[in-house]
Amino acid sequence: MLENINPTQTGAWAELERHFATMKDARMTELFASDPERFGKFSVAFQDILVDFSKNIITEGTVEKLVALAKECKVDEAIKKMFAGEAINQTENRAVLHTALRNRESVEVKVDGEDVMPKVNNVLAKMKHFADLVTGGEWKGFTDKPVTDIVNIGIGGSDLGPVMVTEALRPYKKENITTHFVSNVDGTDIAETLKKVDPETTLFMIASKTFTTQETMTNAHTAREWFLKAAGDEKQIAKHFVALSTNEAAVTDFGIDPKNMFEFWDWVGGRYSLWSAIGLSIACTIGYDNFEQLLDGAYEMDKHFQEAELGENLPTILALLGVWYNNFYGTESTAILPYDQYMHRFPAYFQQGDMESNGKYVDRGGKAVDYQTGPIIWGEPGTNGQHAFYQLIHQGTKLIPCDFIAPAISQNPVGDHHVKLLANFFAQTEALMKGKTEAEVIAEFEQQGKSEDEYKELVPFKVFQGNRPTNSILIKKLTPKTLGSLIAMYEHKIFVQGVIWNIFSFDQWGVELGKQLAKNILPELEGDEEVNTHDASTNGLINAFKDMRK
Ligand SMILES: O=P(O)(O)OC[C@H]1O[C@@H](O)[C@H](O)[C@@H](O)[C@@H]1O
Repeated sequence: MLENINPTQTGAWAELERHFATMKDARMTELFASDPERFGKFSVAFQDILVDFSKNIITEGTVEKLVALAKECKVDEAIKKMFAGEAINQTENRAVLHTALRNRESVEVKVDGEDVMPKVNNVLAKMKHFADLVTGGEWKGFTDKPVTDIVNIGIGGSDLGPVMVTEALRPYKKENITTHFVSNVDGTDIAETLKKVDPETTLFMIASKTFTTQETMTNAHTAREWFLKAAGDEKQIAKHFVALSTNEAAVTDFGIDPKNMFEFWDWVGGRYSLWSAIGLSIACTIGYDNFEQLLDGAYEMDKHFQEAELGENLPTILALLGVWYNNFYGTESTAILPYDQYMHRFPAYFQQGDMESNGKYVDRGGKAVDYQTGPIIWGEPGTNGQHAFYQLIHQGTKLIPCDFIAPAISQNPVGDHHVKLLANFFAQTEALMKGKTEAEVIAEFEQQGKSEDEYKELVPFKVFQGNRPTNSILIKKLTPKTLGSLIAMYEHKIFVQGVIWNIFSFDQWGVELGKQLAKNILPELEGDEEVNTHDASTNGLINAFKDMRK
């Protein structure tokens, strides 16, 4: 059980409020000018990852007070409880053990008195065997041809993780395998995918923790019909369909042989499941050895998270900086900006990871909170974002803390692309911090030989206030291992924030209402009768929809 501690009632919070009053007009440029050691003090190197958080509106005192808040909110105890398999997902009475899936030294982890590691390792061994057959061209379809295409059918956590990782690690892709992802219940998604593949050489992975999700089951049935039209025999399903799930009964009902089921357990949250059997599409795309490297990288970060002092602890530091802006500066969103094309789905992945985990207004005591919880997460790869939405980050009225992520070594060292990319990466965080003063704008005009009359009206538009906070996360190279560490770092950041905000980060009741109402509406969309069971807007829209289809 995690304790019910209102963070705003702690001594550290009151301290932070007082401290904020002294910090709200602080300028980062002055903080840098007054402390030549600032970069060293506010950056942490972890293996091939360097996290520089010196471009934040903080002093050493800020960090001390934030760490005191983490301590008062019992973050250290919460970390121990999570790793030990306590049922910290209290509203579902479940342990939270995605960390056991990458517990590479197989240290015992007990759930209800049973060590889960033997079954974790059994599934990993089964995944390895299967992935080796697929990538080795030995898994054959109903006409005895090797599999060339995988279609992963899943949504949310059963889609975003594998999509993000297979995209991020595309340079490690096996040449003989092409992987596709179908998630949306919009028929276009599956229809367009099926146009690209051949039933004789396609393997479908039905990825669903519950095996009841409407979108996934609808797409899975469509895939099954499409396949049977070509194969003509239900016995062939075994060669072309596997299930990644916790629900054996539903898998069997669907017609998938349980021996083609890769199991995981209710203590793996959907948005934390890429390390489990849900990662089979990853293992079959980049090879099992690379999948194992991904687990290794996450494991290294797990150890750091458990062992490093809170003030030196990367996930905790990032979490505390987020709390500082969210709860004291009143920021509403955080941008994740990878300067790596392969990481283009990384922001979307953590949009689910963070917003589904910490988008809660009820605290651990069941009461509505009177402070802000999870931020809005968004982002796009640099430099595309620079030419789209950075205007607002630089000169808008909203303060948006940003995480900039870039590899030092490119997977595609073509010409001078990478140094140009990285020049932008460094320039943006510098510009966001320094801004441009009125005097600098005027000096620039004068250098161009412009007279005061020519420039004076333009000056205010060209001033940048600066003082906009960023974290820079520089990684040596985007490898399976560094990616694993990076993902685990963000996962644990979300965890620490949830502990401090006194909410339950591992349930997602907020997605249920829409599902229930859609179930009620579905039968009403059949037939011609006018619908009048809802509010006027919903009735009006449903009836207009029916009219349009007449
Ligand atoms: O894997 P399943 O059971 O099909 O669930 C998919 C997704 O379903 C959504 O409803 C949940 O909000 C996500 O957390 C989950 O990942």
